[in-house]
Amino acid sequence: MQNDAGKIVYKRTISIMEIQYLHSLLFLPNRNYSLGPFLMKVAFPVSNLPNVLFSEPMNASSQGMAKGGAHHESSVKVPRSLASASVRRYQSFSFSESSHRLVFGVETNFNVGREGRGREEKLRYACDSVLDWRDYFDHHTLPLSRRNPGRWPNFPSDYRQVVAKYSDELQVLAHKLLGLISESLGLKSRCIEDAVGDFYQNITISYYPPCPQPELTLGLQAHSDMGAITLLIQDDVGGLQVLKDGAKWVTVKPISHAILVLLADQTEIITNGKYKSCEHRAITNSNRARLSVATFHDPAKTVKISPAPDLLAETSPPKYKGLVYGDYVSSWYTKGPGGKRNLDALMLDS
Ligand SMILES: O=C(O)CCC(=O)C(=O)O
Ligand SMILES: [Fe+2]
Repeated sequence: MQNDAGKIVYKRTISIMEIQYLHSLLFLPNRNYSLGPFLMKVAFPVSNLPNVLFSEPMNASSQGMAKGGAHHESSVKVPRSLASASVRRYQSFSFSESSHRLVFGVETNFNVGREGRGREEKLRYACDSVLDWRDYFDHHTLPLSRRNPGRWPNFPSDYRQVVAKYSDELQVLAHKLLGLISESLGLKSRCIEDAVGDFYQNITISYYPPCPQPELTLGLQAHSDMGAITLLIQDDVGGLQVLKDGAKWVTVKPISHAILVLLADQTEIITNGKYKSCEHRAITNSNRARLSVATFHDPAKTVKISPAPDLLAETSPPKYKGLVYGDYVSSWYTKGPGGKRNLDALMLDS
């Protein structure tokens, strides 16, 4: 597309639709998450993922990164403010701190949709016997009617302000990204956003303790996220893997100050499969605890999701059954993630 100064340009080397496993690491040039210009960067060499969105003009340093080179903090301005600062804040909120467990813990039995701290339960999914090696803390952040910072930790003292600001900033970013995805498909820029409606945003901090026998378990079993778009930051330990070509698990190299964009199931449905949701999992290691912060942007439970009519024609029929998002969530929790089986169950024969 156009290459005016500061304008986003889509590089469609093969087909932009193939942003399906990793999607990208997103570097943002300034603190207020303006996207003009910005650079999306993949965590493995770009030849494996030729269809990312790039800003133009590319400068020397970003070209280096696009080839899979190291990220040089001095040459690319990325927001220190929230992404990494948040990880540090969360780190200082210790998951092993028993007082916080007592104050913020969710009850022993996992309770779907419950805010607060939780631990995976073996019986959480009726037909899965996988025990995830993970503790987590969930914040309900949007819409504002769900946001009650009083339910969040208050240590360190600015924790609640940081989470609230992070929530606001990432909402803006999620909107921009969905807008870009819509435009890349020739849709009105608000098409996907309108289909999703007001975001239900949750921020989940996952804590993976060191595991004495990492080969026997997973930090988080294979799944794709249910909603529309997930923005994830991880610390330097690493352990997130994405499924490439439906066959090979690829570890996402942690890059400081980067936000990883994971497309989720509803975006796959709305784009009628032109963008795929990303199947991912977290592995454990025996030495170091790991932290990640996932910010999920989902439709309200009452929203009906179906392929965008503007993408349908006689030659491109709908590939997915329409659904009420809340039903999808219920079914997901009943059956368990099982990779992408919940989405697969909605596929229509073509
Ligand atoms: O910890 C990670 O890197 C992944 C977390 C995740 O996939 C999730 O919470 O849905
Ligand atoms: Fe996930």
